[in-house]
Amino acid sequence: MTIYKALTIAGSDSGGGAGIQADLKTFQELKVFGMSAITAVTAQNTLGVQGVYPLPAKAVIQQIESVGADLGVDALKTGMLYSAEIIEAVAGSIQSFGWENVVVDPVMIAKGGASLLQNEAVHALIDHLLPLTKVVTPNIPEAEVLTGMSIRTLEDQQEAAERLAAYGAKYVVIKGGHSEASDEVVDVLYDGRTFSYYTGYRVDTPHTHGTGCTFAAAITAELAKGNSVPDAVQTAKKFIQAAIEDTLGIGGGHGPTNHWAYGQRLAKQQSRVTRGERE
Ligand SMILES: Nc1ncnc2c1ncn2[C@@H]1O[C@H](COP(=O)(O)OP(=O)(O)OP(=O)(O)O)[C@@H](O)[C@H]1O
Ligand SMILES: Cc1ncc(CO)c(N)n1
Repeated sequence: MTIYKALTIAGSDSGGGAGIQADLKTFQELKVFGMSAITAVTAQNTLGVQGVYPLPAKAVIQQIESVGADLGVDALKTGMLYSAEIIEAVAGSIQSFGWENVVVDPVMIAKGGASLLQNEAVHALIDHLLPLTKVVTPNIPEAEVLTGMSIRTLEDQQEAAERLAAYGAKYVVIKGGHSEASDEVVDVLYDGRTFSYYTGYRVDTPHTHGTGCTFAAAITAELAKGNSVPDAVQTAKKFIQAAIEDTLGIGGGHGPTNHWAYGQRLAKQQSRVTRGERE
């Protein structure tokens, strides 16, 4: 049996719904061996971020090198990178290992408003990381910061995707979670030539903590298994839709999504097929 391996380079969320914790849970659910390089430790729960403690860039590089030199990496994702120094260090490591399955979730601000990326680090992300990126997955406010344009319509999402592709990202997904549309959520994928649309119905829930991390981690896991970017985005969309719909309802604020939901649905479908075959 081939073991596919994915690395997340991101911040720790003590509450378990976002960051490294969401990524590893998602990798595990999608049958990929998960590894991590932690960039910062946050004290965080469903109510907000109570503390942010970045690690020295040297510690981040060392974790990446330990993993890369021994276990190997089929795909990686970045999440909270916090500073220009960490971004440059991560970009240097990606280049020296020659990794190509690179998913960049340009995390900037937590749901409660706490900053997870210093303002002056945005340029480092554009200059150093986007040229090495296979898939970048901004939400609408992040895409606005990266492109300098305001995004209100689907056409704006498309234009922002074109601008981000011009920075060097091979594929761009502009996620629609923050759009004003009330009945559906449309994620736009741009491959440098054409657009594809991934549409789900909008779940009316406060429990969306870590949706972006989970979605990008699912794309990464699918790329690690050798799937194409459009197929990986399709699976990620199903994974996050199930995780939001089958809510856990825990915590007093914006609760985490349900990382078990997608696997539970697949298992149910499977057992229906098996029962059908027996009958
Ligand atoms: N209420 C919702 N109902 C259905 N799908 C949603 C909802 N909110 C977000 N999504 C989906 O979840 C994924 C993440 O989108 P979103 O725009 O919320 O990311 P994000 O803001 O980066 O998340 P976070 O910062 O909480 O990690 C996308 O695929 C999006 O379509
Ligand atoms: C550590 C961490 N990464 C990313 C996010 C964005 O959801 C968060 N809230 N916390």
